Amino acid sequence: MSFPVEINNLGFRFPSNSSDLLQNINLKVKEGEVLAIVGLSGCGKSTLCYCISGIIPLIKQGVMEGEVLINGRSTQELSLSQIATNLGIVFQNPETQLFSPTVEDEIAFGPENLCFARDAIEKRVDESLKKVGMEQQRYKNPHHLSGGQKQLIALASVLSLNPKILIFDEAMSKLDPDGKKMIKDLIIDLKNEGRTIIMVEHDMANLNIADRVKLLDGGKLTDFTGSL
Ligand SMILES: Nc1ncnc2c1ncn2[C@@H]1O[C@H](COP(=O)(O)OP(=O)(O)OP(=O)(O)O)[C@@H](O)[C@H]1O
Repeated sequence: MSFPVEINNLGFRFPSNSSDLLQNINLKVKEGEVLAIVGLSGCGKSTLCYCISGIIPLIKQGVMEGEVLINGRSTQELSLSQIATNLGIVFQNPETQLFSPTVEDEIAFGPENLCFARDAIEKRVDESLKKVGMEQQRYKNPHHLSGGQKQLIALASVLSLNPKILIFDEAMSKLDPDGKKMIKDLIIDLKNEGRTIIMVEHDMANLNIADRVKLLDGGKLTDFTGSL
């Protein structure tokens, strides 16, 4: 049986570091599962997200051991655009993924890059903006929006590619309580559509939507027992 996400004996070390940040990590995430990852600041949660999404080793350098399989295929044999049609990641800091002059252009960028037809792009932009409640911001410059709105636009730009796997790296951190509730409801909707969600969270109040919670500590991934 192939899993949407499967990690086998993953280890990782940044070139400038002498010790491994991630050590012998094994994980299988099922279709339609919401898996949360918790851990203290700096323990390597974002780095693990980079490994799952192929950013490591395709963009960020380091010594990687083991393998990450997306729908049964190793990230090392896929291109980033092949990964992007299956897996979307919303980064902790939305600034790093916003670069277009308008919100509309930002959300259209992914489908445009994959050469979708104009009307299909338009439909994806409409639907994605609606899902995150940002229709009013369509013609604004994303860089002029609040931190929470930027997170929502970054999420909409990921949703526009309709990925079956989504990674949320503390993607609710800049949102107000209403925004957090909207994203939690959206994650539940995405799960009910059969999508696989991996969410890195520091806010314990957001863990109630997870089917399973894992703790990253000392480079290892273990079952979370309720305290950090
Ligand atoms: N390019 C890099 N080169 C060397 N060390 C790095 C690099 N990027 C991150 N690190 C270090 O790796 C460690 C893990 O970083 P990472 O961002 O993955 O942790 P995190 O658990 O997501 O932290 P937080 O909860 O604060 O976001 C940190 O000590 C960080 O300083």
